[in-house]
Amino acid sequence: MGTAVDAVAKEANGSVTEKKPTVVFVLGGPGSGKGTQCANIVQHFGYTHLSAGDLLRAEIKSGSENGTMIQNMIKEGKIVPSEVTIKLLQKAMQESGNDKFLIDGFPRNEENRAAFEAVLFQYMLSLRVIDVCAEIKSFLQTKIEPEFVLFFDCPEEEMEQRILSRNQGREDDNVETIRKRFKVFLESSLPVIEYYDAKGKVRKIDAAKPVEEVFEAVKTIFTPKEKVKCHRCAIL
Ligand SMILES: Nc1ncnc2c1ncn2[C@@H]1O[C@H](COP(=O)(O)OP(=O)(O)O)[C@@H](O)[C@H]1O
Ligand SMILES: Nc1ccn([C@@H]2O[C@H](COP(=O)(O)OP(=O)(O)O)[C@@H](O)[C@H]2O)c(=O)n1
Ligand SMILES: [Mg+2]
Repeated sequence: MGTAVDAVAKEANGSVTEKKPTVVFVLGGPGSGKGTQCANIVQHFGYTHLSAGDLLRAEIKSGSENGTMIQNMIKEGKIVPSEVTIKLLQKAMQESGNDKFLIDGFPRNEENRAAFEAVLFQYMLSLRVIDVCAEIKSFLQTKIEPEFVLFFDCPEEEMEQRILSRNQGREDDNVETIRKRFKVFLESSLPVIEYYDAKGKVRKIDAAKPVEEVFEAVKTIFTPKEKVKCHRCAIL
């Protein structure tokens, strides 16, 4: 996402009729504090918080046909196929009525990332945020990206301690599954963070500090920067 998308859409005789949705991915290892900080961000900055893990757990509880498969994947610390998770995210985005989203715990691998960018584009089309010809569509398809990626960086020992005292009755919060989740994070999720880092999109936060201190750092990132104008700009 970015101004390029708007510019190209306008140039291509398209129309920009509504505000584009703002998407911030919230990533970090299991137990790094994603959910905790998202709750704070919602209160201060008006985003809708969508946790992929929470949506998957709700899907199990709802008795859906995918429930058993999702439950088994979560127990093993594995990543659920993108189409399942994305459908849940998409539905939640549409039902929210908001246009600012914190997407927590997603994308967790390359497949998640690529699939979501394609869906976000479809979503924008469905809102008629952009309306363009087929060639421009395929060009834009590659350009849909989050506003930025919030990355909670935390040592494994600290994350493990936090998960073991989380007390939410989660089937995956045990030492055996935690180890598997750490491995999946290093092998599959970190490369996604590196992908966005190479595009200058990652805002890394030291998440090993107390909750309040972490949130101070988060606030700095979400607070719009005041533009300092030089004398010439101020006149223009
Ligand atoms: N900065 C922090 N310092 C200490 N404990 C924390 C901190 N942030 C979160 N926690 C606690 O650690 C556990 C995991 O946090 P959570 O927000 O669920 O992380 P994640 O969503 O990344 O797995 C929770 O019990 C939470 O209360
Ligand atoms: N994009 C995602 C997010 C979570 N999940 C599954 O849900 C589990 C819990 O995710 P979570 O985000 O709630 O976990 P935390 O990082 O908050 O501890 C993961 O270990 C995966 O099994 C997934 O398959 N795909
Ligand atoms: Mg969480």
